[in-house]
Amino acid sequence: MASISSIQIKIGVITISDTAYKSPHADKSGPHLVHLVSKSQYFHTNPDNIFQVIVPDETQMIEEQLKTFSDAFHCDVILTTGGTGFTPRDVTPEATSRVLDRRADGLSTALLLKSLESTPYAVLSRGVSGMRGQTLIVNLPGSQKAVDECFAVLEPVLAHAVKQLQGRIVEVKAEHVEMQQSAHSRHHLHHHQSEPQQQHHHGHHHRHHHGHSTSPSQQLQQALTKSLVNEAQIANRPRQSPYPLISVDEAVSTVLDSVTPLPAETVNCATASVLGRILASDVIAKEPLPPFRASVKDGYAVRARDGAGRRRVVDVVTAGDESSVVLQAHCAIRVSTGGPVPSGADAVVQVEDTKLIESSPDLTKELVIEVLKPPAEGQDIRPVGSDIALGAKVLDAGAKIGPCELGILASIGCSLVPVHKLPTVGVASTGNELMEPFGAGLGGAKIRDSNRTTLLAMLSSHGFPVVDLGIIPDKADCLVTAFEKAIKTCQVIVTTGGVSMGERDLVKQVLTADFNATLHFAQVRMKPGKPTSFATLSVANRHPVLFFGLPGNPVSAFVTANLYVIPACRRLGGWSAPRRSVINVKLGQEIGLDPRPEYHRCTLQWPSGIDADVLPTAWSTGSQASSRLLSCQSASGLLILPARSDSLLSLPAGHVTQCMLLDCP
Ligand SMILES: Nc1nc2c(c(=O)[nH]1)N[C@H]1C(S)=C(S)[C@@H](COP(=O)(O)OP(=O)(O)OC[C@H]3O[C@@H](n4cnc5c(N)ncnc54)[C@H](O)[C@@H]3O)O[C@H]1N2
Ligand code: MOO
Ligand SMILES: [Mg+2]
Repeated sequence: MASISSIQIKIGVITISDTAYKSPHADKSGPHLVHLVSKSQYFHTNPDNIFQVIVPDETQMIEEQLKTFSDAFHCDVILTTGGTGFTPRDVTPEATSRVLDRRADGLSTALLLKSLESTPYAVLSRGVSGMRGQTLIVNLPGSQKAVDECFAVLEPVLAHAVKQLQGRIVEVKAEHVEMQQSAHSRHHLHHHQSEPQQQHHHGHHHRHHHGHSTSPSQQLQQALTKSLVNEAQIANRPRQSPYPLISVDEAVSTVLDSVTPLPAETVNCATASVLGRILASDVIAKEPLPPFRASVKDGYAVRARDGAGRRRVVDVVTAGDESSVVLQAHCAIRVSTGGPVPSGADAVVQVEDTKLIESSPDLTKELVIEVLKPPAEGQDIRPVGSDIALGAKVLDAGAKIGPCELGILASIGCSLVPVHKLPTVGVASTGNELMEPFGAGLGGAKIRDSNRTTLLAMLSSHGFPVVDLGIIPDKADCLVTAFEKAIKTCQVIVTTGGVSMGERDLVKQVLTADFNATLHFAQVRMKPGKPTSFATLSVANRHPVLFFGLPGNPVSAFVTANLYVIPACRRLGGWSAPRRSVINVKLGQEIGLDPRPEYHRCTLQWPSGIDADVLPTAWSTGSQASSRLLSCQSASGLLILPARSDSLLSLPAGHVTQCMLLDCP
């Protein structure tokens, strides 16, 4: 049977053993598990998505490692090997139980039953299984043989379990059906695969066999980088924000001033990736258009100097044809719009300005026509290069490639163009309270992470490649680890949450203390979005990495992404005027003002008549609480409202004010 799932699984393998921790080469089961995982025919694991470490039989360290793989690395599955027996040091099941949200005892029972087939001592294995967030954790025994047997039981169900955990309902349902249908063949495969000799090795490379080459402390180091931030000393935090409160204009200018366009790359005009890109240099026509003298009308090619009067029709050229006949005096050649004008002719007379004098008896040929009006020289002929001259500049550097620009490039056969590279934008949500949005039900003080979904969609819809950086716990080490990884692939990193005055708001501290980033601002006079933070990180031989720490409130994240992130990404992509468009609108209703200048979500009613002086009318989307994402639903603009003052508490209906447009550039 072929692979039943194309799912990519991210796996953490933890060897739990005092012995292996002291002498990594003694660890056989960990590397063996990595090998089994990487060659699975049931699911795919990119070598970069297999993480392996060794920890000693210490409850605390086991717990920390499980949390790291689950919460910071977002592993789909964590497999542990070792520490499940009866000796006093065997604490794997206890440590695991402490991090699990939900148990999956069926899995451990199945493993036990399988192991019992080989040895009655299997009954002494105490391994547990269950879920932490969206990570499945399974304890396997320590011996390589037991690992083999247990993995054979797990392997066929892992992909399915992961999909259920991720809430991928449609795929899960389809697989239930497929599983029932193919139960027999899978049973066969599983026996086949459980043989210890790996004859079926597919030559996949897998990394993270750290056990052989690196020390255990280095392995732990790779799992989680320690932050320099002293997050425990909460009493030490400032009680007032130490950052100056700047205006939105100043903040936008600061962002744009610190960004220069990315270098150019050549893209193929035949691919969709060219649309919306900004040309990095002028485009010069290497072909003229039209490439031949083309007729503008359906009619007859003639010599103008023959004047009005009768002409013998000597040939015919329709579009796409060529005539080898050179037009002689008092002759005509029938031509079509867009077809070449034969040599010897210097004018085209449209069919409406002629009269048929004589045709062949079967009507298949026109023999003689009469030109009713004397033609002018050059009449209804598009000279070579009259639309686009050879060597002319057709598009300027800085032009955005839209449908017509692409058509212009097509019309001159320009297949490769230099455009500014696009920034890859990584989006992470920070917060211990966050759960994956589309997964299992809520519990405790958890909420679903909506910001990541909104921002990834927004950035993609603006044409930027995005990387989902997942949910990062409010823990300095986790932030450091996640940012280190993100910096490798992203030019822009956007986080939400953790930028205000809370004791777990650590984003700015991590950026400055651990990355030595330049924090340009961390407070803006605006509602929503006051704690918006912007930093740049210098990276050797690369464009600086931009870091936007957006506030966690969903509306604040949406508004500030529109104000700061989109323009910054556009400038990186080569836009010369990257700001969102602002127009005047008329308020449809009275709107109360906030103590801070407000970006008030509104719908716009566009004038339908022909009166050019009428402005669009703006209507509030209702309660503007920063947590109420419904206020952004159907919003096509942000009213830019002044701060409330004693003399100005609200703006009346009919008042003209500025509005930043959200659904156009
Ligand atoms: N003492 C002060 N407290 C707060 C201030 C202040 O000036 N002094 N500012 C307030 C303002 S304004 C905002 S905005 C928020 C911003 O807070 P953070 O950026 O630190 O964000 P969090 O505290 O992590 O979360 C705030 C809020 O948003 C919810 N949230 C967070 N992430 C998500 C997500 N991915 N999806 C959905 N909802 C999310 C979170 O649960 C909180 O309710 O701070 C005020 N406090
Ligand atoms: O600025 Mo916060 O964004 O009001 O809610
Ligand atoms: Mg906060």
